[in-house]
Amino acid sequence: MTLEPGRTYGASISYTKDDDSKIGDVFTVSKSNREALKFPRWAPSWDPKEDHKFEHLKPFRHIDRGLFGDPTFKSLREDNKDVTFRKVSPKFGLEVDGIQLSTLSNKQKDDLALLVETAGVVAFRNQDFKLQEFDKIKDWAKYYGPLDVHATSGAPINHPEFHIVFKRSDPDHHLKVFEQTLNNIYWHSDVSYEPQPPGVTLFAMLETGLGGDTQFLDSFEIYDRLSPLMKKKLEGLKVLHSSKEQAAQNTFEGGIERKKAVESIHPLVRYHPVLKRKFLYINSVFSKRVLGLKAEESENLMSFLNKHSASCLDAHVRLQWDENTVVLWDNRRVLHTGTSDFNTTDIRHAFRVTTMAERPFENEQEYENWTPEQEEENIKLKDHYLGLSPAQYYEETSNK
Ligand SMILES: O=C(O)CCC(=O)C(=O)O
Ligand SMILES: [Fe+2]
Repeated sequence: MTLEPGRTYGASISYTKDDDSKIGDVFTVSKSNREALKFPRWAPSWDPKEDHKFEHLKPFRHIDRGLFGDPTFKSLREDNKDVTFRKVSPKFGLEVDGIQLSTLSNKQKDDLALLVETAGVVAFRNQDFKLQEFDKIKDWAKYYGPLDVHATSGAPINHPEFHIVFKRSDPDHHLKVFEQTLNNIYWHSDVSYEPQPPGVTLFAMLETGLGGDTQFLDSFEIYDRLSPLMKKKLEGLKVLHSSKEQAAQNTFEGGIERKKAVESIHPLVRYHPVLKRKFLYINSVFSKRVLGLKAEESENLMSFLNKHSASCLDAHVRLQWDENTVVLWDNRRVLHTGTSDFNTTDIRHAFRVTTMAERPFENEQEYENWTPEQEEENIKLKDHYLGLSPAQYYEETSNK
């Protein structure tokens, strides 16, 4: 990994030394950048008082609201006369208009969870979330699970549960993105290194010019395309997901770290407890190696799977933003990437609220048998497994 001044890691989300302006003790973007914003209260900030203030979530039992959803989505369709549902592709992605997310009842929110899980990603037009109080938006989202506090990204002051994506109106800053790379496509699943990574994820646009579509891949379809023999070979494999590089880039830039870097071991093939289907759970940003393989074996397998995903543009949609669009996706079963094709002088400003879900499971049985106590024990064994040689790993795990 190369550490470079001003290089934003993935999207424009991290602290950079350019952000040398302060409000009191809190770092934020420069006054002129703030004043240029349509929604200055959403400017990204990094509060030194939050440095190492947060812990990664302890194991918790996730009750997915999608389990209570009605597969006809009646409450969303019938209570709103003017609602329109438009498929973006036959199996994946949906656009909805005529529903105001911020006003939904709990019953409707259950249907919404199932809708997002079933479609994978849903764009809701004409939304008013960005005008709501921060606490109201957080309360709305908490219905789906505890909120992630991102270790390093910008957030509104005193509300670290929001993750701000911000591209300033500065051609020089933007051009740095392409100084060292040919493109800025980075297929990932948000914070997959967390022990219980996100499910329902909400991304709301505040301000944008043309471009900057977010692109999504359907990991069910990516898994289903594999041959039966390949599926069989992948069964039981475990992958290390890590935030260490993200943390290192942040430390290099002098940003705050709200919580320590974290590593988790997740199954390569993951089971969706609501949809009861398997999908490929690996991404090119946070997945680091396959346990029990030698370095080149792991690199080649991961490279094959990541290339397979990235080239499946026939299992893919890209959603165009406007300033009142909110997109919800199921961060388990989709990969996504930003698209850095904006005009360099345009501002792009958005926020994400990320709700945490179940510990990734390989199959239904693991899901049914899981307990938080057992998970505490597994977490204690993590470093042990990470330290084993391929031969030792095989010896210890081949009968399990
Ligand atoms: O800006 C986008 O379209 C996506 C950003 C993103 O994936 C992220 O912040 O994790
Ligand atoms: Fe993301």
